[in-house]
Amino acid sequence: MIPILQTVPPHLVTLADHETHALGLLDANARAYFSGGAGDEYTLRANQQAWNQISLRPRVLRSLVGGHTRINLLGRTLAHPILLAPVAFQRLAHNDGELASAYAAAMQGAGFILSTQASVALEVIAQAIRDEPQRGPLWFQLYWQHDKTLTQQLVQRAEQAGYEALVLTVDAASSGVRDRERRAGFTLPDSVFAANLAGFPAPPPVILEPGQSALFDGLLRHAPTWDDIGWLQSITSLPILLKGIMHEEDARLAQQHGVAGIIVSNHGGRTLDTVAATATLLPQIRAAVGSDFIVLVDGGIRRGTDLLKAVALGADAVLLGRPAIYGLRNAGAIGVAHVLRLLRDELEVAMALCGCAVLADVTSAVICAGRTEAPICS
Ligand SMILES: Cc1cc2nc3c(=O)[nH]c(=O)nc-3n(C[C@H](O)[C@H](O)[C@H](O)COP(=O)(O)O)c2cc1C
Ligand SMILES: O=C(O)C(=O)c1ccccc1
Repeated sequence: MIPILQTVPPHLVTLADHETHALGLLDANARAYFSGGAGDEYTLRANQQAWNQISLRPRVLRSLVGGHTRINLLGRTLAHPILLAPVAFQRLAHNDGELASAYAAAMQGAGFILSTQASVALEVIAQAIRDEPQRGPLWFQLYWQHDKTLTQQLVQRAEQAGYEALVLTVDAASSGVRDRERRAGFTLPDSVFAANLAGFPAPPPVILEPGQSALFDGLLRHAPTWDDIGWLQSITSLPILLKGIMHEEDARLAQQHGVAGIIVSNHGGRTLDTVAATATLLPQIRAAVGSDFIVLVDGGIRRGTDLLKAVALGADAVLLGRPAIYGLRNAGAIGVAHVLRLLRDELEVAMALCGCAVLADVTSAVICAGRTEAPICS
């Protein structure tokens, strides 16, 4: 089913314009959910600020003819290094929800990562974009379930439906302290639900002994650990990426456990507040794993220059979270496609004006020295 086409208001020419416009359209409930972060939202703000604080050092008079933004990722050639991040419950933003986003990604050659908590079922998404010739990779984001059989069912369904990789999110064993959502009294309307989990049994109630913690002895009892990565690898032939790596030691552990890659992410500032910005964490993590391991990054990417800096700091590609949701609210699939197009076009301009014809030319030489140094926390 092709989603209904809408038009983008002509005054929306940046991702920030999309955000402002969408925030005016979203109801208070959905606005708090999509735009909010954890705690006082320091990390949410820091993600964007950190990209802005990196200065560029362009090179000039280089030949740029034949330049392009193509990359190779997990055996495929992609037109550009942008994937849509897994974002839950997209039908809160637009009735077409993830179907519109996936369709837009396919039209723009962007990768699409469907959340376990999507409001459209994984099979519906895969079927809708399967035959789109330009489409980018389709990956499934996995949230570990309280029962391994259920986790395995999700993995098998994703594999069966044609998803090309699994993205195991490892930074959200517990939900963050989402004060903005709590103030807004956020609830899901009955019409929006986790479609992939329909029919899944609720976790059995936990009877706590005196002195036990509802978090440590309750919820976290079922959280995955490094020991579970081998099991996940044993039940699937899909490549696995770990999303939410923030420390170079964990990056090394991921590599030692034989996963295909990692995503440097702090969940868009939604889980633990005051975590360092991903732009700050990325260089050390890339240095820890060497140049051949897949490292993606997300958080606060709003401009082509942000994307260029991510590549300069060692990312192979980036994930885009909230801006796609704002495009979705503003104009459905067309809005998401517009957001992706704007970012691609800005990346090309940034590359050209830095004297980089291809992404391999985008190295730490294009940014000012000092920004790639280890953060103070190490
Ligand atoms: C409303 C919302 C829902 C999200 N849901 C998920 C999810 O289901 N799974 C996941 O791994 N990450 C989820 N994320 C995190 C994103 O995948 C991504 O890491 C983050 O949004 C990137 O930052 P950005 O929004 O600044 O681009 C969510 C983010 C938002 C804003
Ligand atoms: O909102 C989120 O960021 C998220 O990842 C999530 C986790 C569980 C249920 C729904 C969304």
